Amino acid sequence: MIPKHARILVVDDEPDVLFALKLLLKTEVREVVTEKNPELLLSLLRQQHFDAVLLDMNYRSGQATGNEGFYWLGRILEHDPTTAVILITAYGDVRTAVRALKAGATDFLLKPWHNDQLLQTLTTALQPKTGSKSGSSPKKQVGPAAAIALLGESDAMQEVRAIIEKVAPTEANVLLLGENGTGKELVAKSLHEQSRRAARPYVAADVAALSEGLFESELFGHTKGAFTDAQASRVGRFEAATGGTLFLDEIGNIGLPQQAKLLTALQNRQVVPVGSNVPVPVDIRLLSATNAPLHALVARGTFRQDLMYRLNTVEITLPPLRERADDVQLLARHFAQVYAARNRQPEPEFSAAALRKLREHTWPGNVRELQHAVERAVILAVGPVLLPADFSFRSPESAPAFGAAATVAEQPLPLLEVEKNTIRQAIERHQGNLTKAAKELGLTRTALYRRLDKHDI
Ligand SMILES: Nc1ncnc2c1ncn2[C@@H]1O[C@H](COP(=O)(O)OP(=O)(O)OP(=O)(O)O)[C@@H](O)[C@H]1O
Repeated sequence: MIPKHARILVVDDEPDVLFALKLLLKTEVREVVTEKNPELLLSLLRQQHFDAVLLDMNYRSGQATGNEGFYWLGRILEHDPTTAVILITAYGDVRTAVRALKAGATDFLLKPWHNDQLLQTLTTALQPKTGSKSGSSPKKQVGPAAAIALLGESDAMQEVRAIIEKVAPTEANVLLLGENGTGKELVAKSLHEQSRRAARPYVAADVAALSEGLFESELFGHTKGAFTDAQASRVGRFEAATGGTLFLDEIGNIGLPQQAKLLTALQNRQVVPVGSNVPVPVDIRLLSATNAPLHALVARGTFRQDLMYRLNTVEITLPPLRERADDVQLLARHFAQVYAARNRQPEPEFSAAALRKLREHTWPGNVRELQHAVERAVILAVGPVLLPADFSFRSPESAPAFGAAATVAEQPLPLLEVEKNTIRQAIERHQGNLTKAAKELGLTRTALYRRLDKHDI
């Protein structure tokens, strides 16, 4: 049975699909939220924790590449790698489904689905994970603001944690600086969790993604009829965060007009929704982040100094991963454990050479890049030990030293051909139904997925 307390988000552009899934699931779980616009997915995830997301792969009629689905899958897992994402894809599109599993989806459903099968898939996806060491299994978020632990034993990370501990209980605005993927958003969540506002909302907004027009209505809200598409009034992020924390990400990318509006709101501690002339008082603690060199932007005149002083009562700079190589091993093992548990695989070991390779890489994408590299390795690895060949990086200094083993594996041995044909025929016999094909072949679904990947079926 699906856990009764579960919260499910369904994203699909077909209203009929949304209606049918809502009808089916609303008696099974605590909450079902449906959304037809995938652009709103991240803001929904930031406002509320969802245990699982049912995600359609294609959003534009006539398009069946699934690329949009992959994009959104990546964004969901970036936001919280422990979210169970079940992709909904066109019947028979096995290739896309396998690619989706490799990209981190928990499972997939083929349209049209059988309700029993859908409920079973959700039940499995939401089962507590097993196979990881006790006490350190990946934590599901327990509320909208629950954060994944900020790991790292390097001096730099210990210092960051010490500042967080000191600053979190205060009302100070905090500006988080650092390259992409260094953990700024994770720090923002930790600050909120350790603050006196922890029981109140944590609301995040990626302000760089907001066009100039949207900026005001998104942050300050709007009244019904304020502009053509405003069919109902809407509360802005400031108001939604009342009593809690507002996290503004990519703050360095907003233009001067938006900066002026933000500064006015912060100075007056009130916002005026678009289309209204009645100010709404707001009580928020402001956290913001950027990977831009904000001080240099101020010096250049593209970022207002007075706004920066409002934002950076305390500044925390997250060091790039290449400057804390000591943390690489610890993080790699952590992610291996998380992804092994998610894929219901035993936790792999790392060979000494693989660890050396990870340590020597320069990690331009920082912890996020490491996380994805380990996830890929865990899914695609053939044995219980991760080898250097399981990690391939684009940068020349860490080009994979595959050597002979890979060459042998790539040769189409007759035995491999037999296996490939057998699998292909089983799938054809069952018209793309992998569960049935796996059963006939005497394999688990996961074992079948691995073989599909191995043979590029
Ligand atoms: N110290 C850490 N311990 C555990 N996980 C981490 C750590 N730092 C980052 N991560 C993970 O790496 C991923 C990227 O982190 P996060 O989104 O916080 O980075 P960011 O600096 O906000 O990135 P961006 O600037 O691109 O928005 C997340 O999945 C996060 O959970």
